[in-house]
Amino acid sequence: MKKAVLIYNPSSGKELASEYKDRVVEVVTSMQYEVEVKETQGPKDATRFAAQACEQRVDFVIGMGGDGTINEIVNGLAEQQHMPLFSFIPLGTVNDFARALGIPLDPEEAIEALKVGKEQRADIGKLGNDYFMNIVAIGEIASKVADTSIESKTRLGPLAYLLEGTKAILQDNEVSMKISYDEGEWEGDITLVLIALTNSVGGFERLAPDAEVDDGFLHVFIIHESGIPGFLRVGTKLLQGKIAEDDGVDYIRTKKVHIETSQELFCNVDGDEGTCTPVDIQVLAQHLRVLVPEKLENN
Ligand SMILES: Nc1ncnc2c1ncn2[C@@H]1O[C@H](COP(=O)(O)OP(=O)(O)OP(=O)(O)O)[C@@H](O)[C@H]1O
Repeated sequence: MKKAVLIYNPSSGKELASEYKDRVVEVVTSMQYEVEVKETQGPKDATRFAAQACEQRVDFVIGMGGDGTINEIVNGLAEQQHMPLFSFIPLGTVNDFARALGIPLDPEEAIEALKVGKEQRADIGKLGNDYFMNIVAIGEIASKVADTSIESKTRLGPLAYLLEGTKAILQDNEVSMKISYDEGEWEGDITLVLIALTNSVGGFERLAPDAEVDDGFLHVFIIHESGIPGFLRVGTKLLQGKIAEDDGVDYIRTKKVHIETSQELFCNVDGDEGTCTPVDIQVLAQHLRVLVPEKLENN
C-alpha cells in the first residue's frame, strides 16, 4: 500500500486543524494510502517531518496550516533525493501558494479536492540555504514590513510595502544596489526590489499577472522611483496589475540573481525576515510535484 504523511500545525487557522484532521485521513485513506499523522509542536517541526518523509520514501505528503507551515514543509522537501507528491489544506490568513496553485481556500473544499487532484509541477526559489514559494522583498521598506502586524500585511498585501515605502522615501532611505542576472547587470538607487515566483503576493493576485507557478523564472521588479507622487503612481499601476509598465519600475525575468547593496539589508522571505544582503537567489524550476484540483488547466 502507498504511504502518506499528514503534517499539521494545530495552532493554525483559529485552531481548526484538529477538526479537519480526521476528514483528511478519511479522504486520503479512500485514495488507497496508509496515512501517518504528525502534529507540529513548534518552529521547524514541519521541516523535519517533511525531510523524514523523503528519507522514508513516503509517496504523498499532505500539509495543513498557514503559509508559515507550508513554507516549513517545502523547506523539508526541497532538494531531497526522493520527492513525494505534495498537497496541502490552507488554514492561514493569506494562503498565497494555495491561490497561485488554484487550491480552494475553503479547507473543507480543499480536502474534498484531493480526490480529484492531478499532478502539477511548481517552481520554488532558493535564497542562501532557505527555500521560498512566493516572494523575496529587499529594501529598507522590506525589513520594516517584516515588523508590520500580520493583520495589516493581510489586509493590505503589497500595499503594506507601498505604505512603508512612502515613509521610507520621506526619510530619504534610498539604497544603491547592483543586480547581476542571467543576461546582464542593473545598477542604481532602489526603493524596493520584489522577486516573485507566483502571481499571488500578500493575498493580492496581480503583482505579477504573467507569472506561472511552473514557468521556471524569477520575476524581478526593481522599484527605483524615489518621489512620493511617482511612488503613488507605481501603487496605482500595481493595483491595475501593470506595475512592470511603469517608468519608475524595471522588470527582469531571470533564473538567478546576485544582489549587492551599499548597506546591509534584511531580505523579507515569504513575509518573514530572512538573511542579509549580499544574496544569491535562484529558481529551482518545476521542483515540487503538487496535487492540485483538475480545474487549474482551465484557469
Ligand atoms: N503546535 C504549535 N504551536 C504554536 N506554533 C506552532 C506549532 N507548530 C508550529 N508552529 C509555528 O507556527 C508558525 C505559524 O504557523 P502558520 O503560518 O501555519 O499559521 P498561521 O499563523 O495561522 O498562518 P498565517 O501566517 O497565514 O496567518 C509556523 O511557522 C510554526 O513554526
